[in-house]
This record gives sequence, C-alpha cells and structure tokens, in this order.
Amino acid sequence: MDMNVGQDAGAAVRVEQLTRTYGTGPQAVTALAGVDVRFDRGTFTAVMGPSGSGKSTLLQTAAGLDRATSGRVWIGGTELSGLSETRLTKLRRDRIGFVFQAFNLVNALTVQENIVLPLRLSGGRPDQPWLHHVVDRVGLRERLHHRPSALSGGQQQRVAIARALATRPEVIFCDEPTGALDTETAADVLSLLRAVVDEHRQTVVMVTHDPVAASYADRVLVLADGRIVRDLPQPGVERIAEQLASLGRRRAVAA
Ligand SMILES: Nc1ncnc2c1ncn2[C@@H]1O[C@H](COP(=O)(O)OP(=O)(O)OP(=O)(O)O)[C@@H](O)[C@H]1O
Repeated sequence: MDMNVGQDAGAAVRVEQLTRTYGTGPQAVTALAGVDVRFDRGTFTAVMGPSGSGKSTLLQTAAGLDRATSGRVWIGGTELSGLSETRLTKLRRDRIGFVFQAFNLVNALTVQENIVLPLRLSGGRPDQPWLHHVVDRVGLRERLHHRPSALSGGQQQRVAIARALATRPEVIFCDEPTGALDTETAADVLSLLRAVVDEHRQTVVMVTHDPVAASYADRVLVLADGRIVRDLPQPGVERIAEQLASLGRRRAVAA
C-alpha cells in the first residue's frame, strides 16, 4: 500500500454507529442497531444475512437513498448528514452507481441513452474514451441502439452496470444484482463486477442471498438483527454457507 495514503484516504465509504429505526413507540422496528464499517477503494464486499437483518437498509442509508436515524456516513471525504436534499441528490448522481435486481432501465430510451443518462442529468461533459471503454467492457457495442426490452436479462443488467460506471463513481452499490438471472448469466454479471474492481479499482458493495455470488467478493459481511456479526475475508462458498447455517442454528436456539 502507498505509504503516503492516510487511512481515510483509502475509504470509499465509511459508516459510524449507524442506526435506522422505522416508526415510533411500541411499533418501532430497529433495522440497523449501530453499524461501524468501512469499504476501502478497489474492494468488492458482499453483504449477507437472514431476511430482515438490515442488508437493504444498510445499503440505502450508506448510499444516501435513506437518512439514518443516528450515526454518520461518509462517501469519500463527504459526510452525508450535513447535506441538503439537493446536494445529496447531486452526490448520488455524480459519485455513486446503483445496480438493482430489477435493472431499472428506461425503456423509452435506447441502451446508449440509458448509459449516459446520469451524465446528462448531472450536466457534466461525458468522458468519451471512458464511455467507449465501458461499452466494450460490458460487450454492448452491437446493442447501443436497441431498447432495453429487446435485450436478455443478463444484457439488461450489463446496461445497468455500464450506466453505473459511466460517471466513474466512488462506489457502486448493488442490491441482489443477480436475483433475476439464471446461474450462467449471473456468473457472467459477477465476473464483470469482479473485473471492474480488479481492472479499474472501483469499489463494489453488493447485497446478496447467494453464497456463490458472495464468493466473488473479497470480503463477506454477515448481518443479523441490524448488526454485523461476521466479517470474513475471502471465505469461499463453503465457509459462507457454513457461517449462514450456523447463524440460522443460533437464531433457532435463541427463539
Ligand atoms: N419502510 C419500512 N417501514 C417499516 N419497517 C421497515 C421498512 N423497511 C424495512 N423495514 C424493516 O426493517 C428491518 C430490516 O429490513 P431490510 O429490508 O433492511 O432487511 P433485509 O436484510 O434487506 O431483508 P431481505 O433479505 O428480506 O430483503 C425488517 O424488520 C423490515 O421489516
């Protein structure tokens, strides 16, 4: 590691004592119960855990799509809680990429128009060599003038990844990016995310239920009841499945 880079200069995202409670009084649900974590630049992290453990809430609050109840979130050097809605929207558009299970493409636009949409909205000048590279990297050169609905699921997710990359964001948050894909297409999309991290030092944070998908990551975080209960470096499919199963057993005993 570069000796001149301070600890925080390496963090693409950092959260400190993050909590998120939905509702108030006896009906209140604690989705995040104090999470501390940093995602270093150029790393690929999978976030796992049982249904309702807070994975999506962590992703949404870390990405500035939802406000934390307490605690702090930094994207690079910018702390989110101090930002107005307008600035937060701009930060999300310019510095964060999103990939969702449902692709979320605009069907009235062509593939090319979808990819450059965030750039158009932010009014920035497109970096043409980078865009050419992205289009080639995701293998969509022949499809640029098609509508998303004319593409397969895997191709649509590739468009979403290209769109996420277009602004060269500090981090790409993915929520179940392979949830709607068959095994082979999923492997293809996961290899692409892996390559984006390895070749371009992008940072990827991916929520997934699938141990195979998580095995593409450098690190697997496991949440339970709104807390990080495991932080595993490169665990491999079997160890991930084992850890999830042991957590299931622990919960069954506690119930
Ligand atoms: N808008 C909301 N209003 C009330 N409760 C919510 C809301 N969103 C999430 N929750 C609750 O917060 C907790 C965490 O939800 P979250 O969606 O983050 O879990 P998850 O781990 O992503 O689950 P899944 O794997 O099922 O998607 C759950 O108990 C959920 O019911």
